[in-house]
Amino acid sequence: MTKPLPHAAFPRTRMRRNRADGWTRRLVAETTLSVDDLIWPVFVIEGQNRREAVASMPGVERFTIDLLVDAVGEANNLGIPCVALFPVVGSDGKSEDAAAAWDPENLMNRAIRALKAAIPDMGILGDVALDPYTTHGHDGLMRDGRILNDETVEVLIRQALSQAEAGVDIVAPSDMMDGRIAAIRDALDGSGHQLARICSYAAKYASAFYSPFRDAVNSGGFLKGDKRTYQMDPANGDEALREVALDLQEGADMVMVKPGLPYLDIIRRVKDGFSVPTFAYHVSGEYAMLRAAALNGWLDYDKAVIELMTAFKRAGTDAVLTYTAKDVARLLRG
Ligand SMILES: NCc1[nH]cc(CCC(=O)O)c1CC(=O)O
Ligand SMILES: [Mg+2]
Repeated sequence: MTKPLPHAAFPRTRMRRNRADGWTRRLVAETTLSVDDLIWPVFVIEGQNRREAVASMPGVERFTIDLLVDAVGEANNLGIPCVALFPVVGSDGKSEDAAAAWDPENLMNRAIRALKAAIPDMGILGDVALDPYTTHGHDGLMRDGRILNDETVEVLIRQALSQAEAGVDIVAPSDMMDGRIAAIRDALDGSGHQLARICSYAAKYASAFYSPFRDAVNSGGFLKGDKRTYQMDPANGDEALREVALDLQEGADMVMVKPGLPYLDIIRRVKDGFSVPTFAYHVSGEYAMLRAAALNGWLDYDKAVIELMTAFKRAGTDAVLTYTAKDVARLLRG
């Protein structure tokens, strides 16, 4: 901190001078939000030429692959650099051993191939976790009511490799098992996928804000218990830094904090502590709150969403996964 200059206080100093006109406000703005800061999460369903609304996420739809290609094409035209794919898996794709997770022909891998063929310059981030594929809805394999760590990692490797084979650009393990980043990095490198990036959901909290997502992917009804034995306790901040440090040592190219808004302090600490690409996930429950208030006329969606995204940037986020991405991109175009 610099020392205040003599006589620099009011009335000589008037903070409002720089706010007096639009052009000065633009000159002194510290944070700039751009379309390059957005990742759009999308839900994929089986079938042809169908789209479904998600009741708890007004404005969000699930798409069959053919319509997804169109929707992602629009996002590409808007300048959004990357999409995050989440498959909606029916009961026939769920099992104790989550075997469908690494099936080269599963919905996820077919969607990756279709998108890469149609829109090669769009980045694709693939979620790596078992929750769409397990009968109990957990992100890992379960035995005697416990989520197994090392056995799950073996399966996550296969899932990540199947996505890389399909052409995914970024694999994003969202499962919170220990040691999975190193295991996946070694497997990718050992099979010719040295350029496949890993975005680690490094600090993922056991949050109440995921429930609309679990509706959207139809895993909520299946989930037994909660995820507190692997996802983080919202009370902890230092622990997030340890998680990030480990995932970086293990080879993560980017790290993610999730959810977003209640954890802006974590984003700031991660960015200051490690100076690495740091993403935030503005999750389904945060989106639902915003939409619900806007639909009631209680706040202005357009203004609120720009303020929120700017806050993410100010906190140190390099990119935000947000269901609002297309809206934000359009608003930024003016
Ligand atoms: N691997 C699970 C996963 N991947 C993305 C989300 C939530 C995303 C959102 O709420 O928008 C979750 C939820 C969970 O942990 O149950
Ligand atoms: Mg970890």
